[in-house]
Amino acid sequence: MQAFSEMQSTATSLFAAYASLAATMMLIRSMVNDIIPASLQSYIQSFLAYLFTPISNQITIVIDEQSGMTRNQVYDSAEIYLGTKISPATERFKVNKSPKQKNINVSVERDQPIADTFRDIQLKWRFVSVEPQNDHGYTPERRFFELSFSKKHKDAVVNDYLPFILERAKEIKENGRVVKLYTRDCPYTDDDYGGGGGGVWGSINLDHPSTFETLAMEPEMKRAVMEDLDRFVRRREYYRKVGKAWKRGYLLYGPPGTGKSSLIAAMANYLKFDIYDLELTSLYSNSELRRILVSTTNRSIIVIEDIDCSVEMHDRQQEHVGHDPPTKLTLSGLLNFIDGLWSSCGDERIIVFTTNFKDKLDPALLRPGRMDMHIHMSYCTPQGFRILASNYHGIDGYHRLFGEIDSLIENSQVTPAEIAEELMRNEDADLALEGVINLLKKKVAQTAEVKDVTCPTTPEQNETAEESSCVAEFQEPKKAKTEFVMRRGLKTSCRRRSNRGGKRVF
Ligand SMILES: Nc1ncnc2c1ncn2[C@@H]1O[C@H](COP(=O)(O)OP(=O)(O)OP(=O)(O)O)[C@@H](O)[C@H]1O
Ligand SMILES: [Mg+2]
Repeated sequence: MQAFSEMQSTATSLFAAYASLAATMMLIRSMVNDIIPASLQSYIQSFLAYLFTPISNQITIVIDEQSGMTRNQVYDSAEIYLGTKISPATERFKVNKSPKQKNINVSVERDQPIADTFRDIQLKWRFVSVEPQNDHGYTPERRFFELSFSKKHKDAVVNDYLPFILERAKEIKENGRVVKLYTRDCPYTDDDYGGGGGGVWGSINLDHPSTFETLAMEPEMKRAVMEDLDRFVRRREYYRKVGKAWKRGYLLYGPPGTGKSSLIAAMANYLKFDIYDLELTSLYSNSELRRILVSTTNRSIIVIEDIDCSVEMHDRQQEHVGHDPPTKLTLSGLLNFIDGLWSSCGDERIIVFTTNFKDKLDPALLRPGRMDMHIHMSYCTPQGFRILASNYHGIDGYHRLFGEIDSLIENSQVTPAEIAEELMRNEDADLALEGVINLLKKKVAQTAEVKDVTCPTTPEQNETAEESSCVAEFQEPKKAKTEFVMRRGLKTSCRRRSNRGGKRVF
């Protein structure tokens, strides 16, 4: 009973103390309001609130959108990362997608709390957006994230959690990312996550459906290319250790329509690397070349198509334009230049040259160590045909016409592009395959005819003879090449060539 009355009197005195404290606070506040200028009042009031607020074990990190004049990378990464943390507990969130974007982006809505756990640390995120206060002139809203957690985890959050978010955001970006095709004559740039941009390059999303699965190519060669790419991206440390620039060069050669450009697109889609389509014919000086090469980004594929024509054409242009002094750009000069660039800047770069005529190339390009892999894209084989039949008509197993097609393919020179075109002519698989048989029969007859006239014994000789006659007739290599392509019956390829002014392929 006595204990109870003691507790009662303690509670009464505590209450009295609290009441007198509150009264003092009120008094101070009213004095503050009376005596102190308005400008200082809010400062003093927030200081008093700070003094009398119970001590919290929570701490909050503020992550602003801007970091000085540039964007804050932690903010951008948090935005991407938190898009994956939206749970059923979230009441509101935002989605957006521009026509050029592949996926829908999900992001957090203002003031919605998002919970996360990292190594048993409980974290709470909040996205805050503050409207500008003054009406004079344009002031953008201030946007930031608040990240709250227990104080004792401060080091773990700053040293481990935030770097983890940067890394995760990078992965998410890579996975959901649309591969871009950069060209110099494209006036605009699409970017899924803002920022980016290619300097002197414009970009469009590379909407090329080609993948290694859909590519008709010898299986061993396909496997070798994929393994080579895998090894290349894995070996950052190795390249650093041996002191070599982290780059890889591929030379793709073979007749028109055999899938060189398709292979480049498949490589880009496989690695999620952007493509820079470098048109040498539009370049007039070394400094221009330097400027555009320096402005390409890492994790990219630089493509120089038809390298045999590009350099010749450039030299001719120089003579005509008569720049002073003439900056003759030779292939070996270009290669040395690129070597210098790789060793001074740039990581994870791939360079691809394509040509229809490997034997016409400057020996500098073929020198050992220059192009790491030479890939011969050749006429269609029965195995290649199976892939095309599966791509275009979903025929994955046996078909009664395959036997006849196989033997015709083995006795003719037909490109995957020609077969693809024939397969697309008819929606009915049987009729399409019959169309392929007719095409192949014509091809076999043509091959026999050419053999009778020129008597070459191998496909390569055959092709060279045919091409030389074009060169003799047309003098100019470009026209001769187009004529050669036409004579091979590759009308689609010609059309593409003329549409792209000779070079653009993707
Ligand atoms: N190996 C292949 N596998 C699958 N499709 C192919 C292959 N080769 C060609 N095609 C089809 O033919 C079209 C043209 O091929 P592509 O542009 O890749 O040939 P290319 O070798 O680059 O020709 P060019 O020397 O004229 O540039 C492709 O879009 C594709 O539809
Ligand atoms: Mg091509």
